[in-house]
Amino acid sequence: MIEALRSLQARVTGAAPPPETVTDVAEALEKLAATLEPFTVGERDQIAGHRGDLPGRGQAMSPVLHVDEWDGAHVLGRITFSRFYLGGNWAVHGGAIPLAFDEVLGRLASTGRTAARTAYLHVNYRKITPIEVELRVEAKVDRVEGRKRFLTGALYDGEHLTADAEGLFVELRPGQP
Ligand SMILES: CCCCC/C=C\C/C=C\C/C=C\C/C=C\CCCC(=O)SCCNC(=O)CCNC(=O)[C@H](O)C(C)(C)COP(=O)(O)OP(=O)(O)OC[C@H]1O[C@@H](n2cnc3c(N)ncnc32)[C@H](O)[C@@H]1OP(=O)(O)O
Repeated sequence: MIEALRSLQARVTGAAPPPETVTDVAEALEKLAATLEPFTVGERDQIAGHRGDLPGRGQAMSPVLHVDEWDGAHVLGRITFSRFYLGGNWAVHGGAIPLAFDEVLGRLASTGRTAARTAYLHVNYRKITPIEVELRVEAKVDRVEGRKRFLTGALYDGEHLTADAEGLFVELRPGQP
């Protein structure tokens, strides 16, 4: 279902169908939304974002991360931004890149440790990040100071660094949302 939704997001973004097709598609989507409505559950029980066994966690908001290496100190993986993430001139939207970094760094920050939340995320855009190209992502825990975890990440198109990030993730206290 989530994979089909991702595919739909990319198709909708890239399409300019005739008006009658737009109407048909809109009606079909409204019907699908109505089909799901009776199955609305609380956050704890929803599927989206909770499938840690799947690349992308079963969540259609951020691009799928394929993990090649992952431990408590570093991550190596691959990300492809579909057309859904297009900003302009075949470059990824500037808001989608922090989304991908927050996903990678945020998950790494909490790997094997008490959960942490993003306090800040600083992103540098070094070169255009292309759409529909498999990119390499690297991330590591740089240092830990008490509840503060400082992480860095980088995104590469081949040998070219397209963006890098530095984030502070603060360990949550018991009961902290
Ligand atoms: C959704 C994730 C939930 C948590 C993770 C759960 C499970 C993890 C496992 C798997 C997760 C799977 C997927 C997750 C994918 C991605 C994760 C993304 C994570 C996020 O996307 S999460 C949403 C965005 N995020 C927020 O919605 C945070 C809003 N915010 C707050 O909730 C508080 O603000 C908080 C908790 C950050 C700190 O608050 P606090 O009261 O606990 O602590 P306090 O303020 O005392 O700061 C302690 C020390 O950090 C320094 N400090 C704080 N903020 C700073 C800043 N901005 N700049 C420089 N230094 C800063 C202070 O200066 C002090 O430093 P010092 O101790 O040296 O004085």
